[in-house]
Amino acid sequence: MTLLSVEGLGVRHGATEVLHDVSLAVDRGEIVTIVGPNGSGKTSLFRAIVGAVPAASGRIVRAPGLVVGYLPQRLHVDPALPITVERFLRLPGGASRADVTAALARAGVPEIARRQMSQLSGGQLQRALLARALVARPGLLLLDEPTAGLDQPGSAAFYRLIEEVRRETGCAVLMISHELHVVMAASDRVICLNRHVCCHGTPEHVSSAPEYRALFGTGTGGALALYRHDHDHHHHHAHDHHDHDHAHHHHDRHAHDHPEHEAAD
Ligand SMILES: Nc1ncnc2c1ncn2[C@@H]1O[C@H](COP(=O)(O)OP(=O)(O)OP(=O)(O)O)[C@@H](O)[C@H]1O
Repeated sequence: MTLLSVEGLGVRHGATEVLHDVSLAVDRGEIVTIVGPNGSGKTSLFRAIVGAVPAASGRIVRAPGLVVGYLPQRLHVDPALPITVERFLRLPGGASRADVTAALARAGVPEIARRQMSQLSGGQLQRALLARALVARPGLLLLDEPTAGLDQPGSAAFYRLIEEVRRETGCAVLMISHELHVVMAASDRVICLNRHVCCHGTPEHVSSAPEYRALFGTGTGGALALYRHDHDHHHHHAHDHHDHDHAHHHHDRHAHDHPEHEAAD
């Protein structure tokens, strides 16, 4: 069942068209990752989805009653303004203390409720922002570079948490990331965006797609080489086991609804 459908979306900032004819859909419970170079329109896409910028063309259709939780890329909290995590989480919609407590627990940081926002570590802040996006019990979470500023183990832990949240709440996740190699394990599908959808499919498909490599070839060459090394390593030493897992994984999570090797343009 489709929660969100973006159809032929165009977005303009002044005279510049930053998104052109973008189409994508997110189904219930899916984790979909958007990758793309700086300035490729990823944040603009999210802002259009939440209604913060208008669609110049095309349309965005949400399932009736869908609640969207949004973790923005940047947060403007005045460090001079004292505010506890709990108050910060209760502010937007006047959430109850119980809802805030539950959201912090779900985000893995029940202990920070009374802490000052300005005193959180990078990882705690991202979890506080995740908790804030979870307070309204969203059916779809939009996460704009949720691990910006975290080191690689911190990022990996955050993505495991996202999977856990998906498992426990059943919410779908649409997230933006620069770290395809890190999110691969946590993503059902990947969409590579550069003003338009360059390619999309399973993480494995996108990471080896020529369109993706043309954009990221040198930038993440080392990380991708590392991934491929792991991949080859499995094949070499545990061929049967790996193949079995791989096929099973695909069957369960992708095969029914999502063609694996679509590539547009
Ligand atoms: N409010 C705005 N007014 C004018 N131009 C904007 C505005 N917001 C974004 N842009 C421009 O639109 C283009 C896309 O920006 P956007 O933030 O969507 O890209 P992004 O893929 O999220 O980038 P990054 O990876 O650097 O965060 C950029 O060229 C940016 O300068």
